[in-house]
Amino acid sequence: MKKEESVVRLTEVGKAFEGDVREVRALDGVSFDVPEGQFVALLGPSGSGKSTLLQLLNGLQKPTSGVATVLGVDPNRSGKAELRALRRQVGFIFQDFGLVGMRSVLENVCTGALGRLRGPRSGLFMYSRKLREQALAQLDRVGLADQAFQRTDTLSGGQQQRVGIARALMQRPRILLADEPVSSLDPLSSQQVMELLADIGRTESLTTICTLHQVDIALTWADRVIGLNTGRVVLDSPTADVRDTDIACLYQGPQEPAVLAGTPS
Ligand SMILES: Nc1ncnc2c1ncn2[C@@H]1O[C@H](COP(=O)(O)OP(=O)(O)OP(=O)(O)O)[C@@H](O)[C@H]1O
Repeated sequence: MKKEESVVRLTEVGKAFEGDVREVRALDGVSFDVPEGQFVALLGPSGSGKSTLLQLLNGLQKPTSGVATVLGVDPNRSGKAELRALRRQVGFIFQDFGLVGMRSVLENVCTGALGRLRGPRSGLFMYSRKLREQALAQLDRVGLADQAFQRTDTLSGGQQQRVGIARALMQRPRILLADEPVSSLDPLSSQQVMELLADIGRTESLTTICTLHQVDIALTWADRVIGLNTGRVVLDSPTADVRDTDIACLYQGPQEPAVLAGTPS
């Protein structure tokens, strides 16, 4: 990627899914650019296309129209090796943490490096000492070095999400995609996790795109808010300029994705 290029660029991106009785446009003419280091909150009602958009940036979904590039690469037109190389640079934070509860915290963090290792690993001591030290440093970064050897399922939800962040950082990503990272957390843990994401983004110039249902949290921590409704961008603004009426408009109006013309309703 050339220095001046956007980290993420979407041009008139559309995504349609075949449903049981009809086809829906999960995304419809979505265009925006995200520069390096920006923290973007993706807001919108349920079914507005937020998760589909994240999956598309991770190469898990292909657009049915338009072009999406990530770090200058179009996942839709990449070969397997190029897609693998791209995915290594894109860390993913899951709503349900995506950790193996019966394994230690440190081992879960080590798995974040699997994309840059050859062959499978099972058990903490299958990872090199250097890698375990890197994982410990990431745990220290998220404030959990003291819990490194605990079973992961003994940690609170907020702590587990911080383990998920440490694991993603082991990839040495350039982008973090977070799908509702605080939806199962209490208010204090939610703020702590978001503060951590914002801090990591700022200090490491990491571009972060985060879907959220909590408007107040988005407005507290994100640099920019992009709002989707029925697969379309209806709000795209620096956080400081977002007005209450913008938020009200975002959550008003039709909440069902558009039915494609010519398909039965
Ligand atoms: N694999 C799929 N097959 C069929 N339809 C899908 C698929 N994935 C998403 N959709 C549909 O696309 C639309 C957008 O879904 P998406 O999950 O992206 O919304 P969302 O904004 O993330 O919702 P939520 O906030 O509830 O997670 C919805 O109507 C959904 O039912």
